[in-house]
Amino acid sequence: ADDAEQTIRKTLQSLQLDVPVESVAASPLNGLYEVKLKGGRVLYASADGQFVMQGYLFQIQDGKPVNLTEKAERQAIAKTINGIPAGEMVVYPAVGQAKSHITVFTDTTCPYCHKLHAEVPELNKRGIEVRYVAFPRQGLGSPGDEQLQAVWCSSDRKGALDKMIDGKEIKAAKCANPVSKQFQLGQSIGVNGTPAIVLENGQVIPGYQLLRRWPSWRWPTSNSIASRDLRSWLFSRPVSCRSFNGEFTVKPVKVGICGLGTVGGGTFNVLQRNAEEIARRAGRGIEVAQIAMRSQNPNCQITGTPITADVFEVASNPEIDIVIELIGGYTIARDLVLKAIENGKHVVTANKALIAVHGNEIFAKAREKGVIVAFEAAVAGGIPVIKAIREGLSANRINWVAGIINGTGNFILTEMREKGRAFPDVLAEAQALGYAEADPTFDVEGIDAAHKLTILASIAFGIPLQFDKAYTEGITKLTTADVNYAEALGYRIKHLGVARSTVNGIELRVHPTLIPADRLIANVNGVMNAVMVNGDAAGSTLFYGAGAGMEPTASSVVADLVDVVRAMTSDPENRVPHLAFQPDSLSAHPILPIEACESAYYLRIQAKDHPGVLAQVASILSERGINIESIMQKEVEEHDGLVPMILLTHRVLEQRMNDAITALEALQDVVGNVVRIRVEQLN
Ligand SMILES: NC(=O)c1ccc[n+]([C@@H]2O[C@H](COP(=O)([O-])OP(=O)(O)OC[C@H]3O[C@@H](n4cnc5c(N)ncnc54)[C@H](O)[C@@H]3O)[C@@H](O)[C@H]2O)c1
Ligand SMILES: N[C@@H](CCO)C(=O)O
Repeated sequence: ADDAEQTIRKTLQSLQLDVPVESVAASPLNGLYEVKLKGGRVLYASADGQFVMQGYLFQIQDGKPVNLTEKAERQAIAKTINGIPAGEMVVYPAVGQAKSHITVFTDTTCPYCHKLHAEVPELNKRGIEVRYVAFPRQGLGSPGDEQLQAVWCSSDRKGALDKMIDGKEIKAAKCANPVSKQFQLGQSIGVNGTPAIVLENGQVIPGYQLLRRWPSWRWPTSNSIASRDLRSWLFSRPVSCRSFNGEFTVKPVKVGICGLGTVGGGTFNVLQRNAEEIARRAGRGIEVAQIAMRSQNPNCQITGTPITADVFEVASNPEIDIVIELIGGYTIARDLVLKAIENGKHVVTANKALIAVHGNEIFAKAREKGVIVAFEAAVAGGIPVIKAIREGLSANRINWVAGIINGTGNFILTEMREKGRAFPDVLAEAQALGYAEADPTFDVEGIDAAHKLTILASIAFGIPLQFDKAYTEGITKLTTADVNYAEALGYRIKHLGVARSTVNGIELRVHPTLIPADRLIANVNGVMNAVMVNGDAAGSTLFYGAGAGMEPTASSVVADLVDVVRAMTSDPENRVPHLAFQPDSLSAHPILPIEACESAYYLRIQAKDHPGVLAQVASILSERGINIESIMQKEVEEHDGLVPMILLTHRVLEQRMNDAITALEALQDVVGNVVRIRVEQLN
């Protein structure tokens, strides 16, 4: 190894590289030596010194490539830069406690250095100390060199730098100064233009950066030393004053809206109204470049946006980066989304039916193509519950999720309970308000809630979407009598979706449910939705907000757009997975049939007013191991002479309860069907 070191040093000396070799050591790649140059940069050479390489050396560690070159260079550059004595720099300290610092190679004749300088007070306010070092980009003896020496020779360097950048003349006697030393130091770490920013960790960022990108600065590797030859990499003449805009060209992202109904119209309006705020968040403007619609939406004023009647035109429009699917349904919507993905476009959708039924296929295709399919608006309208579970609760093993996840149904139940309004009348109002699905039976029969619950269960437990296995029961058979008896027992009836992880499998069920009236979720009324999530670390959390409607839903659609815009330039492998868990880590934990689910029950039995009926009922239940929690027996109802008997039971398997109900209905004194409503304590 010593021989190799000597040989390599000799070869490099013969090349007359002006940057001294600091060390030569064997690299992890057999036969390859790592040469560290003064300042921090790294080369590679063969043992006989006949081959010299510059470029990145990656080592595969735990299946992932680790850039050894960049790692070594950053460490060494950080050491070099952070070792410059403070007295040799012009320092603009952070306001208050410094969080970090940047070292900026500057030239007062460079306009982009002026731009950066204007942002220094804001950086300081954000806790970033700015340390200037001199880098006369056109070389020693250039006008920049003269100006920089004048600054460094001033008694008040900061004041002199500010003045110089302001175009004012400054006078300073010549003095011994570090300008040429800093110029050489800059070259030794690869600086060849101004401004050049070196982060605390040694990362060198060439060119002017937009302040708003701080602290997540990224720049493409194509800008790296890898694309240049060895000599030009080491000795490229520093002449440029530049703005770095390769990746940050602030062109708006173009989106196409498919379907301009309730949600499409809301999305268009929110994008127009809050355009500036949204662009500040996304980092780029979001421009609606095309709309596919069948008819005008009176709530929208469209001027200048191209319109088509064909949604597939949007999916094939080369200008469009993101397709927003808001037409609803499973058939055309599926074809549209798959087409958009095929064409490399990201997709935002509010379509829970589509995701619940075809999501597995859609996400697989999206993964293959490296695009994002975002669907926050598909569950609970304006509540960002997908993001909360997928990202905010990612530390937790989730035990259960329970939610009021259909706005129309909750609106109907609330109006019926509070105002005694008739079911069809309230449903018609929900439709007029734009809450209901195209086919409102989806709302009132629990299908829409089951779509949403399917999605929630997948992201909560890391299982594939399995809508066909969800148990669904609607609100159409609920009677005012049961609503009132529930109230008398201290409960409220809500149409609830429950997904629970048990040792045997996952319960996935939507049905009317008695909830203790003092729970927050029992008091979620009207079109509002609420989703409770119980995790092993966070405990129970509750997410509340408008579950349907034009702008609440648009809020989620636009939030997804912002997320997609932020993530679209990122490595697809490093994005948040569609279903929260990595696709190859989804679990095969089965969905339980309803008979294998467990819950407590409310039972209403209509019995003849004969002695001993209660004893018979109690014995049927106890024979099956079903514990009664409470019994309420009402007066004989005058018109039919029947006694309503209301029972609350402890938790029991549904199968066992089915068996008990069959036996109860077979009793001579029991008339008609036994009403059964499940009870959840949600604690
Ligand atoms: N309304 C809500 O509160 C709400 C909330 C969350 C999610 N969603 C979902 O959002 C989607 C849209 O719902 P909406 O309430 O806006 O429905 P909507 O009926 O008001 O709007 C759908 C629009 O798409 C148009 N359309 C349908 N097929 C089309 C096609 N092939 N080409 C062009 N235009 C077409 C229709 O003409 C209509 O204007 C659905 O998937 C729905 O489940 C709705
Ligand atoms: N029809 C749905 C729209 C929101 O998904 C509801 O009423 O909740």
